[in-house]
Amino acid sequence: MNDVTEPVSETLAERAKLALGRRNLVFIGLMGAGKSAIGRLTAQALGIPFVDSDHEIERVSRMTVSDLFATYGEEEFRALEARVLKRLLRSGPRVVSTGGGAYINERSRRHIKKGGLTVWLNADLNVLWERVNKRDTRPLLKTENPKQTLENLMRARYPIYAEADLTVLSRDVKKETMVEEVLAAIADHQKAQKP
Ligand SMILES: Nc1ncnc2c1ncn2[C@@H]1O[C@H](COP(=O)(O)OP(=O)(O)O)[C@@H](O)[C@H]1O
Ligand SMILES: O=C(O)C1=C[C@@H](OP(=O)(O)O)[C@@H](O)[C@H](O)C1
Ligand SMILES: [Mg+2]
Repeated sequence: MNDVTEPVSETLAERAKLALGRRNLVFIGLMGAGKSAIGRLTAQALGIPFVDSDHEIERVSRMTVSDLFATYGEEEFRALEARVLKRLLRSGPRVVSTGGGAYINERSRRHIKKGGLTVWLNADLNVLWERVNKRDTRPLLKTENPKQTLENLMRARYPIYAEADLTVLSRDVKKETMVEEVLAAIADHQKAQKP
C-alpha cells in the first residue's frame, strides 16, 4: 500500500495563524488608517478574538473617547489607555486595534512591544483625510484646520510608527485585499525569521 501522505495545503490564514502563535497582533497607525475595520476582519480571518482598545476604554469608563478628552484631558486618557492595553495584551493570541496615539505614548508602546507583533497601517494624507472628515468623533481633529492637524500628526508620528514589526500600505482597495496583505506580511515575517 502506498504510504505517502499528501502534503497538507495550508491557506494563507492558516499560515499566518501558525506564524503568530500565541502572540497578539496589534494594529497601529494614524486616525483613518483602518485599524478598527481591518483589525476586526483580520481577527475573523484568523479565527481569533478581536478587541479595539478605544471600545474597551469606552466600555470600562462608560464614556465616549470624545467625552473622556473633554472631561479629563488627553493626559488622563493616555493613562487609562496604557492600563487597558497592558491588561488586553497580557495573554494571546488576539487581535488588538489601538487608537492612533497609543503607540506614541511611551508606556503604551512598551506594553505593545512586549505583548505582540505590531502591524502599521501606513496611509497617505489624502486617504486618511477622505476617511476621517466624514465623522466628527475624533477630538484631536476638532481644530480650525483639521487636515493640517492630521499632516502635523503624520510628521510627528510616522517615524515612531515605523518601528513596527510589519508595515502594510493602507489605501483605497477592498478591505479583503488589505486583510490578505496583512496575513501575507505575518506569514512572510515568520519565513524571514527562520535561518
Ligand atoms: N481599505 C479601505 N477601503 C475603504 N474604506 C476603508 C478601508 N479601510 C477602512 N476604511 C474606512 O475608513 C474609516 C476609518 O477606518 P477605521 O477602521 O475607523 O480607522 P482607524 O481605527 O484606524 O481610525 C471607516 O469608515 C472604515 O470603514
Ligand atoms: O490619534 C489619536 O491620538 C487618537 C485616535 C483615536 O483612535 P483612531 O486612531 O482609531 O481613530 C482615539 O484613540 C482618540 O481620538 C485619539
Ligand atoms: Mg479606530
